[in-house]
Amino acid sequence: MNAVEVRGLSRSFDGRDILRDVSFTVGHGEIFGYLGPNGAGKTTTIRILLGLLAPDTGEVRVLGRDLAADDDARARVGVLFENNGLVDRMSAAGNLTYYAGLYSVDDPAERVDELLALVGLADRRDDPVGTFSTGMKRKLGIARAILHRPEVVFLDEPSSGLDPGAQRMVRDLILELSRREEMTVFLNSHHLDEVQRICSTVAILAGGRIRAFDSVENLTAASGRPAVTVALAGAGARACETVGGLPYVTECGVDGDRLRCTLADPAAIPDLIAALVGAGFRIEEVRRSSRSLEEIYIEHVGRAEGGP
Ligand SMILES: Nc1ncnc2c1ncn2[C@@H]1O[C@H](COP(=O)(O)OP(=O)(O)OP(=O)(O)O)[C@@H](O)[C@H]1O
Repeated sequence: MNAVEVRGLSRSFDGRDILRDVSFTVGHGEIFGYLGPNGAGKTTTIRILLGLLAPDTGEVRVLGRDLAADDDARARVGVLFENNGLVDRMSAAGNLTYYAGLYSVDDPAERVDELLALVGLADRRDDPVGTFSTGMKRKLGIARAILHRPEVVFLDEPSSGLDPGAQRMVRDLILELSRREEMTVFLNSHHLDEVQRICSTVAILAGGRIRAFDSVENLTAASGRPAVTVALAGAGARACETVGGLPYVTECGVDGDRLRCTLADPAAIPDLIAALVGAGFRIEEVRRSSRSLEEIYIEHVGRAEGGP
């Protein structure tokens, strides 16, 4: 059984189809990245999974259950929406203790202390949340979402509005949670770099449909289209003229002193280097490169914008 299952899900608002026959699964213990442009329907999908919104057609399951109809299963799930769900005038510890009561956490005092330490806010435990930075509130929001030790946690844009340092803290925290608490993490995010670093699997939603659903490793693998980046000493403007016509070079581009080639065969890298050296180019560095998740995302979203 998967932690999350979405089958043939469709939902429209005011006659506009937002989700059209969306299907994907998330395995237990995975960190799953749900990607898509603004308004694609990511939050809508989470709301349907949580049982807060009914689908038009299709079926969703979390931990094998329909959360709309199952209070026990709902207690095994955590959620962080963008507003963090915190009360500004209460302290960090006060907020967590309040929610620990709501969730009937067995060991509230210990759990609150443990989580404040985990998110690095133990020394600010008695300060009102209203005095916290955006990043501190987000970390406390994550602590709130996982207080009751959920098996699956939904994090809707956990890094939005955070500076790079705070984004990194949140990223490390998610990895730590997944490792320490063995939680399945469902992450809605626009931060493709973050997703590439921490997610095992992703789905790309655009134009109402799932455009890609695979492991990050498979999606970004260089094996399908092996690519190489060559740093040249001096300008590389003519490099494409030299190697662009070679039979094993399928694509070629130059940006300043960087030459990037996609090859038909990874074994052709030494031939490419020999061709460049033979033509008088001096090479500083050669790196095999896989495609970034951003490139793949742009490709799929661009294609989706071209048609349904
Ligand atoms: N209750 C609602 N009534 C009408 N339209 C809605 C409702 N909820 C969502 N929508 C519309 O559905 C679309 C998808 O919204 P959703 O919030 O799911 O997108 P998203 O992918 O999470 O976007 P973002 O990345 O900007 O947060 C939007 O056009 C939104 O206006």
